[in-house]
Amino acid sequence: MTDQHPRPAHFAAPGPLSGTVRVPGDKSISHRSLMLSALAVGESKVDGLLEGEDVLATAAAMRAMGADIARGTDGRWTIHGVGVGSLLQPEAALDMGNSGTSTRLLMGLVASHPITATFIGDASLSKRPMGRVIEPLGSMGAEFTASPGGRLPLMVRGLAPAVPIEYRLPVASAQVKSAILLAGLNTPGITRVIEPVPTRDHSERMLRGFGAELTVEQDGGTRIISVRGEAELKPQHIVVPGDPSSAGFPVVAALLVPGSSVTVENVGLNPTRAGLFEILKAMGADLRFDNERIVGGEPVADIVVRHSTLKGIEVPAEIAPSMIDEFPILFVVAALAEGRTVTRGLEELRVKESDRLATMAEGLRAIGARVEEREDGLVIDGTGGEPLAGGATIAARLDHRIAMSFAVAGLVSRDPVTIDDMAPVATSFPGFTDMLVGLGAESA
Ligand SMILES: O=C(O)C1=C[C@@H](OP(=O)(O)O)[C@@H](O)[C@H](O)C1
Ligand SMILES: C=C(OP(=O)(O)O)C(=O)O
Repeated sequence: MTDQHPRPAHFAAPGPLSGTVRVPGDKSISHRSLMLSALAVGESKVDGLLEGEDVLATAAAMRAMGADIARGTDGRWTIHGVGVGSLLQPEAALDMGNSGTSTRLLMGLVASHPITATFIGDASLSKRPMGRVIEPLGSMGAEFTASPGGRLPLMVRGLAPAVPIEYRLPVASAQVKSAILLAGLNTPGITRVIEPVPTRDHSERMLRGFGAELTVEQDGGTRIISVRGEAELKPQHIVVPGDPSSAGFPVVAALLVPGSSVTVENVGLNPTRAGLFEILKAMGADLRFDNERIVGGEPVADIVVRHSTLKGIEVPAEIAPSMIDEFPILFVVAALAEGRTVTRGLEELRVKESDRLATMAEGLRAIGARVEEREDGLVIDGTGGEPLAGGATIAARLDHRIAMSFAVAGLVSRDPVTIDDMAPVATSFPGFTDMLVGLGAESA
């Protein structure tokens, strides 16, 4: 999984894109399905699981801690859980690959179990900050030995019983929130997270679905989430909707390539995730939601999108958490829109799989876009629909979303845009290239 051979590629659109596609299952929900099923007593079933490397890293880790996880020939996953409090000591280091979500959420699980686990990852993950979870989990009683700067490789020695805490999130992070809530599952009493800025709420929805006692109080914009520990989780049947973060790529490709008309079916549209589509509409996108329904407790729809003339926009900082992974592809939209797009409040993008502000600014400039990089966002002056120059090789820096964003940029560039390595795309979107080619793009 880690450190494969680089796979360079370039993409082009000889004509309009058209057709109906589905994207793989939601990555956040897939991770949580495996983790919570592994903590339930009995057999859970999961349909539509994302079979990407990040989620497979979570599956391997849960197996190493005692869960029995298997994939049926029909694509349905079955999980026999061990029960909250009964995770086993893993025998070897847990390889988290490229996945921040796996690492931070599993650190939470280990923190309140009487086990010790070592976490390792690839070059990208090994640069990402873990202090944000070490601090609260440490105050619950877990002990950590981390590499300098609170990074991987690191070892967690859990404490059982752990000490319940009330913790106000200093950064808007669903991963930190979830790590604490998961640690709270095996902690006597009430563990409470105060969230001044709402972030994706899949953990809350799913913990409730699995039978945990969890409440959410709203105090103005602030959310107070409380979970009662020593929980007993009941096995579930989960249907994972398509990932809105993955859907962003074909949606934007259709908006930018003249004459295109594309439908992306079965996309999860939880309001804490759907910010990109709101911003695209505000920029003038011809985009509609068809067949709106609820699947597995999450709102889902088919997105129907046509090529559109787009206008630059000031993206309000408050919307950032609901589209935090979509900024790389939004920056590509901005580079083709008419006028100026301003983004702010995006410091968190600097600690993702790569520094997404620096990597996008550098790559977009290399293919002819006008970009100013600020500490907390990018300012982009678009071409007004004219193709970008292209003709450069982009360093994807082990970041799947950078690789996919420049694949889409290549569709609207005069000269080829080469992505130095498409291999990381397998972390979140296996089948990405086939999907684009199926819509009429070319890839070599
Ligand atoms: O909880 C999750 O599943 C995720 C939370 C976000 O990270 P942060 O919590 O670091 O913002 C997001 O970027 C990541 O892709 C998935
Ligand atoms: C930031 C992401 O994931 P993670 O933090 O799980 O590596 C992402 O998928 O864009």
